[in-house]
Amino acid sequence: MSPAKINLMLRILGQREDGYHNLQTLFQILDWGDDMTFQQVNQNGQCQIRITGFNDVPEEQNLIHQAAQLLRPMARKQSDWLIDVNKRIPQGAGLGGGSSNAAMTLLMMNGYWDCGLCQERLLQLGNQLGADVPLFIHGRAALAGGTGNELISCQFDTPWVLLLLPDIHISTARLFQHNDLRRNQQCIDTALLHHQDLWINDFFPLLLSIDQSLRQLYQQLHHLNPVRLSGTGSAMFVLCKSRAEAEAAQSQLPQGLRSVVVQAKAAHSTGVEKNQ
Ligand SMILES: C[C@@](CO)(OP(=O)(O)O)[C@H](O)COP(=O)(O)OP(=O)(O)OC[C@H]1O[C@@H](n2ccc(N)nc2=O)[C@H](O)[C@@H]1O
Ligand SMILES: Nc1ncnc2c1ncn2[C@@H]1O[C@H](COP(=O)(O)OP(=O)(O)O)[C@@H](O)[C@H]1O
Repeated sequence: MSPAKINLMLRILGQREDGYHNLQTLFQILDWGDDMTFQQVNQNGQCQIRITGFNDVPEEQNLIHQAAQLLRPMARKQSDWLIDVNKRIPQGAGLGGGSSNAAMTLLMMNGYWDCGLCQERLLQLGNQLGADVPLFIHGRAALAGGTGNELISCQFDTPWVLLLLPDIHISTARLFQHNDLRRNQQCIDTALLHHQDLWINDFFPLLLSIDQSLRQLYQQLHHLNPVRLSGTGSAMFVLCKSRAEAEAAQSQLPQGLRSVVVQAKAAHSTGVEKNQ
C-alpha cells in the first residue's frame, strides 16, 4: 500500500533564500491510500518501468517515473517492471499521494534492482523529488522541521480520522507563493507538541479567504468542531477517539461531500533498515 498522510499541525516559520519555507509540522501516516503492485516483466532488461492504472499526468512528470529514473543508475540487476496503481488519494489534496507513490517506488525498486541503498541515501533521493517524500521513506508518524524533511519519530493519540475530500484541487506551489501567507509563525516547544489546541495550520485561514467554495463548505461543518486542514488542502479532517465517533460525525456531513473513515498507522513497513 502507498499510504496517505495528514498534517496534524503545520506552522510556517519563515522563507529561505532558495524560496522554500521552513516548517514545523506533525505528520500522521494513515492506514489508507493507493494500491501499488510491482510485477517483473523481463529479467534481463534495461531497467525500464511502465506505469498502468494512472495516466492523469504525463509520464515524465509522474513522480513514480521520476523516482525510478533516480534509482536506475544504481541498479545491479537489470530487470524491467510493470507498476500498477489503483488511485484512491485525490491529487492536490494535501494528502501526499504523489509523494507516497514516489517513496514506495524508491523503496521497492531499491530492492528489486538490488541497488543496496541505505535509508539515509533513500531519504536524500526522496528529498530531491518533493518535500513530503522523505516522510514516506521514514514510514512513521513524525515531527518535522526544515522543509518537512528533518524527521523525528513521534506518537500521537489520534486513532481514528474522518477524512473530508472536497472536489477542489489546490496547487501547493501557488499557496506557498501567496502574498497573504503568514510566514513568521512561532515554533512550539516539543514539550507542548501533544496539546491539540496548538495544532493549527497556517494555510487554513489563507485558503478560506481565497477559495469561496471551500469557505462555504467549511461554514456547513461548524458542528464538527474542530475541522482541520491537511497540508495545503483541500482535504480536511476531524480527529476521533473511536470508529463509532467517526461514523457518527460522517453521518452528519452535507450531501455530496466525499468522505472516508480511516485509522492512523503507527508505522508503515518500508522494508529498509537504517544501515542496510
Ligand atoms: C505543504 C506540504 C506539507 O506536508 O504538503 P502538501 O500540501 O503538498 O501535501 C509539503 O511541505 C509540500 O510538499 P510537496 O507537495 O512534496 O512539495 P514540493 O513538490 O517539494 O514543492 C512544491 C512547491 O511548494 C513550495 N514549497 C514546498 C515545501 C516547502 N517546505 N516550502 C515551499 O516553499 C515550493 O515553491 C515548491 O516549488
Ligand atoms: N504518482 C502520482 N500521483 C499523484 N499525483 C502525482 C503523481 N505524480 C505526479 N503527480 C502530480 O503531483 C501533484 C501533487 O500531488 P499529490 O502529492 O497527490 O498532492 P499534494 O502535494 O497536494 O499532497 C498532482 O497534482 C500531480 O500533478
